[in-house]
This record gives sequence, structure tokens and C-alpha cells, in this order.
Amino acid sequence: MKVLEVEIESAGYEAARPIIKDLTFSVGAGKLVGLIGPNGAGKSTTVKAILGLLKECRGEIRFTGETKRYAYVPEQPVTLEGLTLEEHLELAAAVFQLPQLARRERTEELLNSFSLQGVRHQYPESFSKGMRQKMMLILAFLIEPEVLIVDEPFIGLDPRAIQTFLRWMERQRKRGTGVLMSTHVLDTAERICDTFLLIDGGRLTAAGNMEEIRERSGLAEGTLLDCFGRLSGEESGR
Ligand SMILES: Nc1ncnc2c1ncn2[C@@H]1O[C@H](COP(=O)(O)OP(=O)(O)OP(=O)(O)O)[C@@H](O)[C@H]1O
Repeated sequence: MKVLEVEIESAGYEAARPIIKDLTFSVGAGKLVGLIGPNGAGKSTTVKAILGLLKECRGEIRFTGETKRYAYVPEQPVTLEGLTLEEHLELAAAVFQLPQLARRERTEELLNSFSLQGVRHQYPESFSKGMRQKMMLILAFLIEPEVLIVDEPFIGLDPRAIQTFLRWMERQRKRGTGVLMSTHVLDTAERICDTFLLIDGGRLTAAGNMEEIRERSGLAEGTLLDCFGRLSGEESGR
């Protein structure tokens, strides 16, 4: 079963200058899809197109799961002024009408596993960047989305928080959450993703599981980094 279907003909910031062209892919229930590409390749623009944040977008984005519920964890955390950490969680729970008991249990478990229980009554403005990132992850996991979109989760989180993030992501995937994750940390991506979307210059240069990426790049034994280097070089004529 698919939870997200993306068919972008073109998308960008100005009609005269499309950034993304002919990008078609889907995310299956419980699958982890890595969105990989060099700086400026169009990863964030793709995510913005999916979230409906681009003025110029031709094509179709379909959330095809049962609840259509999705969560987005940006690389730069966004917090609401005047609300404590706990109030952020209460607000999300209210917006998504989470049942009382599940909400309370999950909140406690998440705050404990991300080690933020001690600051639950504080304002996130006083948090470090990593603490704010953890808060965004807690918010996303709290609502149990069908589609989780995460922008670069591995930079800024400490090793323990990364482990916790991976554990919670695994747990939600088992429930059927499909994840689209953009990252530059290729060795981790290679280890955990089911499939990869390699983009460069706003177009897909390769898509598939590791075996298919290796085949496409002609590197039978290559790592994701090797294949990525070969395919990016190929696209730009290097
Ligand atoms: N707000 C904007 N207005 C106009 N052009 C933009 C805007 N944001 C990004 N771009 C352009 O879109 C292209 C793709 O950028 P995008 O941010 O999607 O890349 P990315 O793959 O996410 O890169 P990175 O790995 O550096 O985060 C770049 O050429 C960039 O200059």
C-alpha cells in the first residue's frame, strides 16, 4: 500500500525558472525512502512541493493513506513563542484530536526517551538547537503520522538522540508510517533506507534499492557514496 504519491511535472519559486522537473515517486506504508542529492540539487524544493508550500507547482501530490495525516520535521526547528514544550505537545494533541490516554502515555514515553522530561515546562526559545530538533521529532511521533517527512535528522542531534530517533522511526514504520528522509549522511542512509531517490539538477538520476542503484551506476560493489559520486559526476559531465 502506498501512503504518498508524487508526480511533479515542474516546480520552483518563479514560473520562468523551474527547479524540479519530472519527478515521480511514491512512498509505501512502512517504507523508508532516502532523498539524496548534492547541495542545491532540489531536495528542499521537492519537500516544499509535497507540503504545498510552492507557488509554482505543476503536477499532483497525493496522500493516499487512510487518515492522510502527515508530519514534517524541518532541519531548522520552528517553535511557537509563548508556549512551553509541554504546551506545544498539548496543542498538537488537540489539533489532531488524540485520545487522552494514548496522548498522555506517548507524551511521557517520548519526553523520557528523548531526555526532555526535565525541561517540559520551559520555553523552547531557551533550548539548544539539538533540544529544539528533539522537540520537533517528539511532536511528529506524538501524532503517529502516516507519512513522515524528515529533513536532515543526523546533523545536530547527539549520538544518543540519533539512536532514539531511529528506534522511534522503526516503531512507527512497523505501524505503517512511510518515511521520506532527506540526508547527506550516506553511510547511515545506506544502512537504514529501503530505497533511494538520487536527485541532481532537479531531476531524478537514479531510484531504487541499493542493488538497483549499484546497477544504475555500474558499480557492482559500490557504497551509496561511491554510486552517488559516479552518478552526480555523470550528470554534470565531470
Ligand atoms: N527561496 C528560493 N527562491 C529561489 N530559489 C531558491 C529558493 N530556495 C532554493 N532555491 C534554488 O533552488 C535550487 C535547489 O535548492 P534546494 O534548497 O531545493 O536544494 P537542496 O537539495 O535542498 O540543497 P542542500 O543540500 O544545500 O540543502 C537551488 O538552485 C537554489 O538556489
